[in-house]
Amino acid sequence: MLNKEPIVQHLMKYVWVNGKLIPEKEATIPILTHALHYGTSIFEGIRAYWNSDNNNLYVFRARDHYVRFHDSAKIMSIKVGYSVDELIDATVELLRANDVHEDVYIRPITFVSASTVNLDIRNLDVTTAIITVPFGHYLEPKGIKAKVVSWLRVHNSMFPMKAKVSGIYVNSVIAIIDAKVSGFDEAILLNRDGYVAEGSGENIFIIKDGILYTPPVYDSILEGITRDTVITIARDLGLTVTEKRITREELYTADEVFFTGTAAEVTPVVNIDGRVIGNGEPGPIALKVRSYYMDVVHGRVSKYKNWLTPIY
Ligand SMILES: CCC[C@H](NCc1c(COP(=O)(O)O)cnc(C)c1O)C(=O)O
Repeated sequence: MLNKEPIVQHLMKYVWVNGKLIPEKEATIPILTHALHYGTSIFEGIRAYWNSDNNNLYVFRARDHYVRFHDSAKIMSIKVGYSVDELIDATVELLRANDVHEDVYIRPITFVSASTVNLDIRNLDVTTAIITVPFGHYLEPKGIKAKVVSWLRVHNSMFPMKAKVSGIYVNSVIAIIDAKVSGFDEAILLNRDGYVAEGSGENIFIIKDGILYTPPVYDSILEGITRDTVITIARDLGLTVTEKRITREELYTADEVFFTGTAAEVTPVVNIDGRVIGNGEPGPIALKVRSYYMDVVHGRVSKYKNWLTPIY
């Protein structure tokens, strides 16, 4: 179901908190929770897709997400308290307990739960939780308009961009506001060197003369798992994919542009800063990559079954 705005329709019956399934109404936090005040939490965005052909639910690349989750925690000196395998098992247990038979978004988070103003978080109490919400499209799959905003992507010399830290999303929040107040659907952020970094919540690809280009991981971007998936499956489709620095004007003259992300999946961008991209419709390569991606995440491509964790 397409949400006009990407809203959380409702949480589900249970939330997993520090090893226990608790009713979602009881999953509350004290007003002095450190992470609420300072953004000191690390999180993941994972999707599970319902496959109505064989009546099963598949979590996509759970292991890769939880490895990145642990990397984020290590960078931030936060202790998750649960191994990758324990978190995968917890996710399966939670999805079964919530009796999920639809596409859902899974939000694991480890946050500094201590009630203190102290900024040195190394020995403070943390809480690990996993939340599931029904989730449709995050962006319009028929194509969106994006604005190159005036706020730059934080540089990896200023902030650990490889880590998915809650606090960094203020950069994304002010960027998307800048785009939306100007009538666009999403923001594209340049890095401090003036090269294209990514969207507010997505990585970005351009296509020129049949070749896919995407910014290198050292250009102040989150190293996206969907970005990695698309690079892999695009090559299956016989496409050449090159990681290279992209300039703002290369966005305008591209034949096609698309975003990738767990929430965004593969979303064509058909207009940037008022410049029509290609013919103003989703490009043929973007549509082909999106279609193949949706087959892969729904478990319809046996070659990539290892990326899927079945729930039932
Ligand atoms: C609001 C944040 C949503 C979150 N964004 C994911 C995300 C990505 C894509 O990473 P991946 O392909 O691993 O998902 C890239 N870049 C940023 C800044 C992101 O927040 C998501 O779940 O898609």
